[in-house]
Amino acid sequence: MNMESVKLVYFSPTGTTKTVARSIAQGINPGSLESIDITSPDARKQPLLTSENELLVVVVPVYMGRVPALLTEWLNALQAHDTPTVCVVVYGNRAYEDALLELKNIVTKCGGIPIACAAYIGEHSFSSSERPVAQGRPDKDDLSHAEAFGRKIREKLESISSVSQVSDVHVPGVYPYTRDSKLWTVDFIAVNDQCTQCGLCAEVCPTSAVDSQNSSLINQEICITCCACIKNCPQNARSMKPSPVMDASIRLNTLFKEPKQPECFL
Ligand SMILES: Cc1cc2nc3c(=O)[nH]c(=O)nc-3n(C[C@H](O)[C@H](O)[C@H](O)COP(=O)(O)O)c2cc1C
Repeated sequence: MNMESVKLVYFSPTGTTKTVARSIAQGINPGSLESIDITSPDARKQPLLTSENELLVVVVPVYMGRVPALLTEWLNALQAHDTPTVCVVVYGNRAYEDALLELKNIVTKCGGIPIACAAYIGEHSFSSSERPVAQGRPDKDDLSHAEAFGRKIREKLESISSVSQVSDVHVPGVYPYTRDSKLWTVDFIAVNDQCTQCGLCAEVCPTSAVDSQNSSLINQEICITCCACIKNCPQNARSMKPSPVMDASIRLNTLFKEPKQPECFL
């Protein structure tokens, strides 16, 4: 199959998923690339339609061993009529559990044909200089791996004449999924007096949980604890306060020091 047009979809509050997504696209090296960043709430208002003449690449972070619940409505509305599809998850060096299987199941239900899947490692959303978790990931080796994965996807497509020739790509995970994708409702962000109310935290929040006029006001019902507001603050005015999220970051920092490696399934 001659695949010159790629639609690259990613959700990436703290940027690691986007970095992996771009390296995969670089490896595929298509004639035309459309990036669809679904991190902002506005970007998730439009449904996506794709056709069998293009390649769809969907890259999402792992939340609680699952696809982030926030995305399932948008992903389930995909209309991917026989579109060859690449499913990729990025996780914070703990585990991706059922997330890759879940993503693959969603795109299949929406008409996509999974042709390749992969799991990469990104610095954990809860990582900080005091409690690093997978700090600096994806690193140079991860990104070379992602580019090589992109090249393998191109080779696989070139080796077939139609998507009907693609056999099932087996990925780890179990269905029914082990974990509940519901996130906690938790007060975990401290804002100090370095804050200048520049509003960037509200701008980068993928759920509009941060008040644009008063950055200390956070709607905990819709906050997904992604830490985009903490990591993007130009004044470093935001941090984690003692909370279940801080406890999780302590556990992650202690238990998951051994670097995991990328995996691909073709
Ligand atoms: C609410 C939440 C749950 C997470 N759950 C997991 C998990 O189950 N396993 C894991 O290894 N990492 C987990 N992570 C870490 C992210 O998957 C990881 O840091 C990813 O690289 C973040 O992507 P981003 O930089 O594009 O935002 C979680 C992060 C958040 C915010």
